[in-house]
Amino acid sequence: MKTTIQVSGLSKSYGALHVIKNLDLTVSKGEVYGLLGANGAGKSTAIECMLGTKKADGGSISILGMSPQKDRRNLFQQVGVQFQEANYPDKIRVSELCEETACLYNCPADYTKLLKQFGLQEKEKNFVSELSGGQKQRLFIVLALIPDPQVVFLDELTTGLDTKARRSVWKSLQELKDRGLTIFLTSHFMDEVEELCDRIGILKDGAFAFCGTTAEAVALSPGNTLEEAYLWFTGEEADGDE
Ligand SMILES: Nc1ncnc2c1ncn2[C@@H]1O[C@H](COP(=O)(O)OP(=O)(O)OP(=O)(O)O)[C@@H](O)[C@H]1O
Repeated sequence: MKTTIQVSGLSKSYGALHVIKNLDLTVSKGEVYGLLGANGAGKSTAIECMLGTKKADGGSISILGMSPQKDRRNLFQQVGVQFQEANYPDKIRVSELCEETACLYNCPADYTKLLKQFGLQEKEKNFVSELSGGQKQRLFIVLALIPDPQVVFLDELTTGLDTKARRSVWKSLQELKDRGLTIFLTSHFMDEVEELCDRIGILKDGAFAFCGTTAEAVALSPGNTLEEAYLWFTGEEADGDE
């Protein structure tokens, strides 16, 4: 199967803190890959290094056969990104922000369709500042899909979304996956991971404690559910204080 994302020997430290240590991963076209790990495990750092928005200390990264550093302009015509905290001006309307985003791409998707797909069609004329947390989160997914990308990075995909909205986001992503979209996501919700991800990597102390399918994670752990397996691989299962 065609490789969409190839990461070899990725390392990143903040001073003395070694957040990512010699990480290797491969994601094939049309695959949904989930990068998992506790708060502070280094998921966002890994994504930012992969996208070239943070400088890695070592390793090589190829997305769609291009380097995020050297082929930035070409590559980002075909890559969508939803960050955990997005910085957009508040006094801008939803439609204006979508329009501005669409202007950056050669062949953007129809954002009115995307707003409808993500249940935001009635908010098109509202200021972004008037959206609820969950509505903003859905808008950020829409913005990530406006490039009509071949691969999309979704950091904490459905954090803050209600149950119905989460399920609707899952359905939309399944449809995009069926059309060949490659999805790289992070999530703290194991039901979501089980529903969406073909393969996962669980980060612990800067390296993978597990790589494989969710079924393999459960089979290799003493638990019966993905949540139990995740806690076992991250060594968090004994912590009862959260
Ligand atoms: N700019 C920075 N300077 C110093 N330390 C940083 C910086 N950015 C992140 N860190 C530290 O690196 C570690 C990994 O952070 P990161 O945001 O990548 O984790 P994460 O897995 O995405 O966490 P979460 O699930 O909470 O979003 C944390 O200990 C964090 O405090």
